[in-house]
Amino acid sequence: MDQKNIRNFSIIAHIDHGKSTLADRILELTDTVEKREMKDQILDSMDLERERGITIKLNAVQLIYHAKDGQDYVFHLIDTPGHVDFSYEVSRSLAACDGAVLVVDAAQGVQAQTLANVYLALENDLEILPVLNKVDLPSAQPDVVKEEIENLIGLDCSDAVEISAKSGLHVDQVLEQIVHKLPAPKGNNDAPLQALVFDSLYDSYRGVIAFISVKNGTIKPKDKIRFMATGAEYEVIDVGVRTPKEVIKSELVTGEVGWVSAAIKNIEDVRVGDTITKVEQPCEVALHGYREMNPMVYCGLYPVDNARYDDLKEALSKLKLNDASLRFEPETSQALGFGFRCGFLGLLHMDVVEERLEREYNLDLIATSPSVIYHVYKTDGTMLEIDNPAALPPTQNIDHIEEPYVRAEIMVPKDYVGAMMDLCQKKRGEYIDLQVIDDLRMNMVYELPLSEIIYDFFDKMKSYTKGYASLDYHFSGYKTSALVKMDILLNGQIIDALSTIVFKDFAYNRGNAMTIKLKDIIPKQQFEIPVQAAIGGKIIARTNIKALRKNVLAKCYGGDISRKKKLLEKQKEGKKRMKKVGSVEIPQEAFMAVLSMDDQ
Ligand SMILES: Nc1nc2c(ncn2[C@@H]2O[C@H](COP(=O)(O)OP(=O)(O)OP(=O)(O)O)[C@@H](O)[C@H]2O)c(=O)[nH]1
Repeated sequence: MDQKNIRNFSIIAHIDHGKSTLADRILELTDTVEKREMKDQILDSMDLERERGITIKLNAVQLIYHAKDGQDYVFHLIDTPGHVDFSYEVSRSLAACDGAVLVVDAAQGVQAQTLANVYLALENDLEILPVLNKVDLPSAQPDVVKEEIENLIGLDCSDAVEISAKSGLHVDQVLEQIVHKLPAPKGNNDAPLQALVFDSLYDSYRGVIAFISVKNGTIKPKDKIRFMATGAEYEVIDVGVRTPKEVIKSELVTGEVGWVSAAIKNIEDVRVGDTITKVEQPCEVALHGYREMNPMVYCGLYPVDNARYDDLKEALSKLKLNDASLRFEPETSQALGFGFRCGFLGLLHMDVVEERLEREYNLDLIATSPSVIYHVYKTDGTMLEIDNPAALPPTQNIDHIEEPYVRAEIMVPKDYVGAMMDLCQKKRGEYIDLQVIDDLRMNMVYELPLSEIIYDFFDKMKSYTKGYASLDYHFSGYKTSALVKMDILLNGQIIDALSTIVFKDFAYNRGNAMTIKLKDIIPKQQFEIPVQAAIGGKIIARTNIKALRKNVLAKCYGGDISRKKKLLEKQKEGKKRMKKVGSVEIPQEAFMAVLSMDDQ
């Protein structure tokens, strides 16, 4: 295949604007997937993605397009996630491309993530092809949205195709534009191998599979390769592409996007963002990796069954291969035993990782309430970075605490500006700016504490604006805040995994709300359990969980032992995601109670 007939591109869009649906249509039109195999959102291969209807992982497929000029073109299509938590995955897939198809919902117009993704594409020097989707909707206003794209992004929309990814209308024109408007890869096939590792996964039979974009040179079986950052060397066993089925090829040439397997058993040898070259004829410099993303949210993950600590450790290492932004290190909790402190890009990311660990690795986990990283300045002049409230030094040793702030840009219809300002104020936001986008919409700029954003800001924003607002945010710096640690006591005992760091003025309300919530969540047990919230040893809220004597065996009058066993097993089943702390059984929801509380 001639290099000038290759096109490597991504589809970028705000969440729900129709990327995955457009990808489905493109796969259909290029006969990549036979009709009988076609199911909706075929690139969303994880069960989790299908169930939630969102794209989490990027996915790369090769397809052949017979263009109207009579030639065949090889497309490598890389699907990307749209949620703000996964922008890291987006920037990785973009580094493997030369162009991007920008999908904008013709009824909703440009949204916060549309802009964020366009900036990422521009950072990677990609050619951008705007496309207007959902023109079948009665509320679609393609002309208005085109003008918006021209004004806000500066992209020429005179040729922008108006499509319905759902019905397939005009999708063929998008394919033609990909051929004529997006560039072919630039590399040199005769140069030394330079391949970017943009993703990887662990296969229990074949070891680590690396997904690569070949920027220069070629790679084939028996080649001796070196991972430039880690120095690890291997002999290639197989190379190939996904269509989306795995297809083995004799070699991958410059411009191709595919996978390489080399019996790599050591997970640490492969890093996403690294460059692969050949041992015998190495390239001089590594390719640009990507911006390292730092986790913003931390929580503890503990196996319900302590004996499965090593399994959890192995599962995290394997998952990290496929999720480069995940961080973890061992930690212990008095209440929960041995586990790991894990870092995530956001709450959705945290949720997804936890669920993947449970499903793909068959683990039962307890996750503690999420926390941001605080900078704690001690009276002795030193500074500690604390991502676990339980690790906060005693109050008398603390001079002051700083917390991370983000600069949030919220695009919102004019009618909801007042409501959003109200929400930002409640969440300790500082007003920065209010810009007019057009006759209907405004862009609000606020600085907000990250800890307030990660909790329920997203959901609240949706309900305050009937779903019409969109949000993008970036870390902006650390600021001093009046923060205190709030402990929770069950049965008179501090449960370290339930401690949180809260804004002082909110402490009484949160303490109250938290104890009431815990009272509802923790099942009644054989004895009365006092639930208390305390700050620095002072109790600020208290309630009781009444005792209950529930004997599941009461109904079986002696005799039938198998029935007794069944009942006991059933009861055990129900307890799966509970952890016995001292004499109290605490269910998983208790650790997340802090997320779903109303302060008012
Ligand atoms: N009416 C109409 N609905 C569409 C069209 N394209 C997509 N949709 C619907 O819009 C919703 C979102 O589409 P997706 O393709 O999942 O959106 P996405 O951008 O891939 O979303 P993420 O993968 O979560 O980032 C789905 O319910 C689609 O059926 C269209 O052309 N017309």
